[in-house]
Amino acid sequence: MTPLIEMKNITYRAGNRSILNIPEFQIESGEFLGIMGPNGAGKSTLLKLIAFLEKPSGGEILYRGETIPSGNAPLELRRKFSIALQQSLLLDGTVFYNIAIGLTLRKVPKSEIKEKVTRWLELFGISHLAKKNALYLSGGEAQRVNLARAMIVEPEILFLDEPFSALDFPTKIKLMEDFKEIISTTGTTAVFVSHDLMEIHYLTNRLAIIVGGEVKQSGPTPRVLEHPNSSTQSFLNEWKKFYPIAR
Ligand SMILES: Nc1ncnc2c1ncn2[C@@H]1O[C@H](COP(=O)(O)OP(=O)(O)OP(=O)(O)O)[C@@H](O)[C@H]1O
Repeated sequence: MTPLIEMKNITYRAGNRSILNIPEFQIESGEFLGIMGPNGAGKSTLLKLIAFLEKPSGGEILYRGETIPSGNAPLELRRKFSIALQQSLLLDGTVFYNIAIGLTLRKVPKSEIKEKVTRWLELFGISHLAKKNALYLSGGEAQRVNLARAMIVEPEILFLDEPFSALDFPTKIKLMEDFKEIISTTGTTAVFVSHDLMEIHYLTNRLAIIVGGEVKQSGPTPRVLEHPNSSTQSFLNEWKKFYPIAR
């Protein structure tokens, strides 16, 4: 089957410095891909390239087998993607308004917006917050609104850059449980950058480890964690001290 996204000979440079060098990398429809690696490895840059938010210095990125002109992804294509970051970046307005924004921009009829927002408020367990100003939410509530806002447009790919990392542990696990259920029910393809092996282990079914701008290992998450290769071992060994799941 044609991959959803295919990267070929991708390079990304900042001045003379090589940030990423990825001969080939693919994202398959329906997978939950984790991207992990040390600080500065290039994870966020890779995410931005896959989401067509950043232009590579070289190589090509295909969407469903079609080459997308570098740095010039049409609005129609960008609207198939959603992104949720660590900071929820909510707007000054109600929670309802914030979750509706993607549909409002797409000029979806008001009755349909109301119906969909109501559904997503329920799915994320935040119906009681609908009329509250989004700037006065707790971290966990704000992240639920952020994820509902990303999911309501039914993205073909959901990009996640550390959305759970600022949450305290009980808040994080409750949200991850709900989120995992939502992702598996909707079958959404997701690409998830995280520093946290527990998050990666719980949510993802494929894992790519990036070190020094290169994908050093990728494969089913349990296999990568159980059998790290010589390039990923030292990075994963640090985690193994704390997480028996990776032993
Ligand atoms: N536009 C840019 N100009 C200069 N340097 C850049 C640019 N974009 C990224 N970098 C550098 O590229 C490297 C990779 O950055 P990136 O944010 O992708 O890493 P990361 O793996 O997500 O790191 P972290 O885990 O710390 O968030 C870093 O050293 C960063 O400073």
